[in-house]
Amino acid sequence: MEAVGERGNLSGVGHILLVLSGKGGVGKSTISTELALALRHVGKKVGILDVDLCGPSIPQMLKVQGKGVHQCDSGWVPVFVDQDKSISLMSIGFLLEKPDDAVVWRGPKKNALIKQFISDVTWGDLDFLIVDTPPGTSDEHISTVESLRPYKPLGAVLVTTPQAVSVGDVRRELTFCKKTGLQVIGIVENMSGFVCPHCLECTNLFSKGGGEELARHAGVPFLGCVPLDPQLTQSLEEGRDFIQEFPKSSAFPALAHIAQQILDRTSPQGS
Ligand SMILES: Nc1ncnc2c1ncn2[C@@H]1O[C@H](COP(=O)(O)OP(=O)(O)OP(=O)(O)O)[C@@H](O)[C@H]1O
Repeated sequence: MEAVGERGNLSGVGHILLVLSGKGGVGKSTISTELALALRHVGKKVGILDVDLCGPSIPQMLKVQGKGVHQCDSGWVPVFVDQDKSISLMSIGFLLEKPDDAVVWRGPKKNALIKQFISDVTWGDLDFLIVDTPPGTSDEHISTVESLRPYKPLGAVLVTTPQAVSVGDVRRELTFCKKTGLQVIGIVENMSGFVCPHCLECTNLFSKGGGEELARHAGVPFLGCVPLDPQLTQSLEEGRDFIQEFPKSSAFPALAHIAQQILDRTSPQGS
């Protein structure tokens, strides 16, 4: 990996959103990916910065794994997901020799790469830059926030599942946002019930409503619930555009609603 230097910048980026969760596996990368697709669906240009260095799953979710980033005079060019270049992605997944290579790095090396991602990637004009983070509140989060803050005010989208333990972890994320001055755009409750594709009855496999209750209690916006949806799992595995292909699925209206909430809350009138 070659350092490019302090050339790229974020001056053309409208809003930066960090997607956070206290726990692994609650659907952070899923929400980051689907929000990007849902925002593109309404005409927005979106970049995704995948700083989940040890588990970069977004290249596969968008079917661009194995692609290479290249360099131009002004820095690293992200990978474009579609022909009209409305979604671009930068991930450590593109810098590994083999997609399954493990990143076994100590904190300082990870922090250095995050800083480089932030200073050197030439994003161009974007309405939103979505930053998918690792679970928890680690060095990588502090590094990400400190490196991004000089460019723009930062918003946070917190993802939880309905169970108490995950919701408890989000409480710690809220404290992190407060301490680091991130504006909480809102909480998303993911895996919130399972809608049977045959009879359309919703079964709450886990409990339901924890995310909404936590948002009310903490005085932050609740953006919505995304149900467990087998078509969404399949789309992510196959790198298909769920928003485009499955508008009748149970998760589609939920994701579209959350994207609209984000648009409302980041518009000059909404903020
Ligand atoms: N609402 C949903 N419906 C169906 N499948 C889902 C949903 N949300 C997430 N998944 C599936 O759950 C798995 C974990 O999701 P994801 O990788 O987004 O979690 P994560 O929080 O980013 O994990 P990590 O902490 O490891 O980065 C994925 O296989 C994804 O396809």
